[in-house]
Amino acid sequence: MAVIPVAIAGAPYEVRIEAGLLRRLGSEVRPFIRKGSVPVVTDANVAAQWREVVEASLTAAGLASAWLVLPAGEATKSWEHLARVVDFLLEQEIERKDNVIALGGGVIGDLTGFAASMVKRGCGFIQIPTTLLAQVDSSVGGKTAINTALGKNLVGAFHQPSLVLADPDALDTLSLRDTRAGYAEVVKYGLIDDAGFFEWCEQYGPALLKGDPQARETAIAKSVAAKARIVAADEKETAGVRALLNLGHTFGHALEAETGFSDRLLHGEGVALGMVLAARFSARLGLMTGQDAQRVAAHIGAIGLPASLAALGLDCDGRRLADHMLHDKKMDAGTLPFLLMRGIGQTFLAKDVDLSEVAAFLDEELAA
Ligand SMILES: NC(=O)c1ccc[n+]([C@@H]2O[C@H](COP(=O)([O-])OP(=O)(O)OC[C@H]3O[C@@H](n4cnc5c(N)ncnc54)[C@H](O)[C@@H]3O)[C@@H](O)[C@H]2O)c1
Ligand SMILES: O=C(O)C(=O)C[C@@H](O)[C@H](O)[C@H](O)COP(=O)(O)O
Ligand SMILES: [Zn+2]
Repeated sequence: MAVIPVAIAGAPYEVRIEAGLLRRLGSEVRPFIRKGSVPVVTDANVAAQWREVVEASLTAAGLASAWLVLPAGEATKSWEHLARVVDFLLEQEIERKDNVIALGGGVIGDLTGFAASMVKRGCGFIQIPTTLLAQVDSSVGGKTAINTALGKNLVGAFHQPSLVLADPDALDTLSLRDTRAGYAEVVKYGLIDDAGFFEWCEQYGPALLKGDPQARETAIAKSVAAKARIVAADEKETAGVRALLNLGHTFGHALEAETGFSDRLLHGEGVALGMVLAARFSARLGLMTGQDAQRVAAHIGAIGLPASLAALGLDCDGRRLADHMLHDKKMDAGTLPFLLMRGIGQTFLAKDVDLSEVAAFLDEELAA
């Protein structure tokens, strides 16, 4: 088993990665559960594939479980479902030192973690990520949130989990589309500060998508180690380090908002296209070579992720997309710091980007 420590000051925890972990998770979580029963929040797709296995494993470890099964999809990160999770935890009489299990992708993890941050002013939660995206990114680092009509993740909290258990075998039942979407966040770590890992992605990304066990485990462990290092250095995104994890997200979140947080564009797909746009915008500004920007687009496209804004067929202009960005949480005194690249593996936070230039760039990309 790979064990990666997340050294957050005052709230350290482990990410444990091993094939088959879901089948024996009862013994892993047992020391974290103080009662004879544990609440579990999941979604309908995950329940259909994995509830029986998880429930049996908990039972074998002497734990009963109470389940809240929510609808699948991004729309579940909402006020309505947040209230449902909060009420469920209160009905279960969860105490501050208890843990609720979040079993699912980033939607279930973000929502359950946010509910845990507010119930009784904070109780514990265990992340059991079942998508590639959640295993490489969302289950680690304690960003929890819901979306609102105005934008992505606009209401949330930093609240660290007590434990993260990632079973690569859980990905056997994940759709190719969701696997690709999660892969975008893997590529992100290469583009941020690890050109060697981007090369690894170019070589082994296709095998990872086909379910190659070695490629999966390498991608998960490398990604978690990168994320653990970054969030331990800057837990609350105040030092300009954690913001690097937002590469592609300013464009991506604007596109998610424009497409109504629906399955028209998944989060990972928005991030993939957002990273292509960040590369192309960096090249336009003369920061990155056109060849490097093309290399980013070529890899994203080869994987089957969206690499062209025009191909999305949006009915809007660049100004409208730039307006969505005004809700970005990085906004600072009216300006929007932007993640740009000087090359592959050389991402930096630019503080002097003019949003009207972004809008003009997006008009060109929409028409390309
Ligand atoms: N907190 C963070 O740091 C962070 C990081 C990245 C993304 N996110 C958030 O994560 C969300 C996206 O996460 P996601 O891509 O995991 O989406 P998701 O949770 O919606 O899961 C994707 C789909 O896969 C299904 N699914 C999950 N596990 C499955 C399995 N093992 N087998 C079959 N189907 C399965 C789900 O039901 C859903 O339909 C977004 O809301 C994004 O904002 C948060
Ligand atoms: O953990 C982080 O920090 C990230 O930025 C990871 C992102 O992949 C993730 O999508 C995150 O939820 C975005 O955060 P936001 O603050 O831009 O909403
Ligand atoms: Zn993301």
